[in-house]
Amino acid sequence: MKTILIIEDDIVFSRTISNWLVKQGMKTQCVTTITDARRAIAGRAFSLILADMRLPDDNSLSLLEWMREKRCMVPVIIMTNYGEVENAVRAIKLGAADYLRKPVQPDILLELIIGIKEGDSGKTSFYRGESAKAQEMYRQIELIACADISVLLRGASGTGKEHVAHEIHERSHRRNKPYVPVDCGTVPEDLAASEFFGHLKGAFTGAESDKAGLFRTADGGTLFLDEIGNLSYRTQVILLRALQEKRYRPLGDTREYPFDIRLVAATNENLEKAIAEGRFREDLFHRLNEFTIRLPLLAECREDILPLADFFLEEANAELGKRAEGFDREARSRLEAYQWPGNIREMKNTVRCAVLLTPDGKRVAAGSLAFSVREADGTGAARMLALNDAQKEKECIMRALEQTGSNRKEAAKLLGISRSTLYEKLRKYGLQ
Ligand SMILES: Nc1ncnc2c1ncn2[C@@H]1O[C@H](COP(=O)(O)OP(=O)(O)OP(=O)(O)O)[C@@H](O)[C@H]1O
Repeated sequence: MKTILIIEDDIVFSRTISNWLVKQGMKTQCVTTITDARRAIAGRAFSLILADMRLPDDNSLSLLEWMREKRCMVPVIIMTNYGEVENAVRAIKLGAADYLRKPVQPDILLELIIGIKEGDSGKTSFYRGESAKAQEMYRQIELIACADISVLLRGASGTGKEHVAHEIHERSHRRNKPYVPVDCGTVPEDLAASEFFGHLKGAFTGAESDKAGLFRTADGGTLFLDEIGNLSYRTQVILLRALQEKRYRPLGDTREYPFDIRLVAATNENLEKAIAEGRFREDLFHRLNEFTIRLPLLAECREDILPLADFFLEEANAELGKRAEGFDREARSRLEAYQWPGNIREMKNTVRCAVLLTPDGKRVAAGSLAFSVREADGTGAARMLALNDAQKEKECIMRALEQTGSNRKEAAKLLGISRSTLYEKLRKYGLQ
């Protein structure tokens, strides 16, 4: 079902259009200002936005600019008055899908809406924080994105380092070139040279064909080295040599090749400590760390908690084919009060699970939120809650298996956990 956001300060006209769209089988939400529109877009997935050109607090051109900045791809149809053609042209240049002259003819509007592909459902894949700490982080991203210096992203697990790495790439002049992420923890030491620099056929036993390494694949673009603290010492040495000499040599090749790569690295480890303990090379650290961006904990971004929960609820609804209608009051205050030690990842998984447990058309209740950690006070009540959470987790897993016809790979994906974690939990709950 298509969900349409109507941004119109003429209440009568807005209701008329809304009622008519509902009769055509669509869902609508009406707002009267650009400020409310931004809030609605950040928290919910819309199929289409129908916006009046002039609103009391701003005009729709600024909304289009904001959407472009957020990479929000929801198609927008602008409604203009007679004599506003120039603005309509600007709107199209800013990415509006089309414009309609007022008074709007319902059949023409319907034709336009039907013409929009379901795939354009327009959900932004990322929420952009509005809290002071998140804003500061985005300001830094903006600052360094085009500077082509190497960036080290530091932050606890689940704070969104991979998201920021991608954002830096997208905002840089390399955006049309490859973005290549690599989890350094998965690069085996004896294959590291071949992984990074590639090899020629026959370079070693088992090299049955030529292979391009990550340096070649990422050439011209961005190489994202995730979990950099997991690189073995030997791998650090070969990487450092290539970075210093600005050239690399594939295994079995006699030639060396220059490369043009922007490096973004991430870690949740204390690298200074690793250096002091001789586990991480200081010279490599400096090469990778021409600029540091620290990602805030979710607990430090209190204003983002509820909008982010709404965002994940809509995402889960869309992906799981569910219709949870927001959170009830107690659920909202529990979401706000919780410390979120697992940060954004934990929030995403908690909300996803709660949506699975919530009957369609109902609000998510506090009881469906299975937080991973309790503010342990050692009392029986705390232990009871922990027990409830285990029951909720079990129920969640059973629902996910039901939903996917017992396909464990799909169920793990739905739950936002790895397959091995799912197997572990199946064993724990005797669900095998
Ligand atoms: N701004 C955001 N909007 C929506 N989802 C987000 C956002 N930031 C992170 N996520 C989601 O949260 C999860 C964790 O993010 P990510 O993998 O980037 O964290 P991380 O800091 O790299 O974690 P780790 O250090 O454990 O690898 C992912 O599922 C990601 O899609």
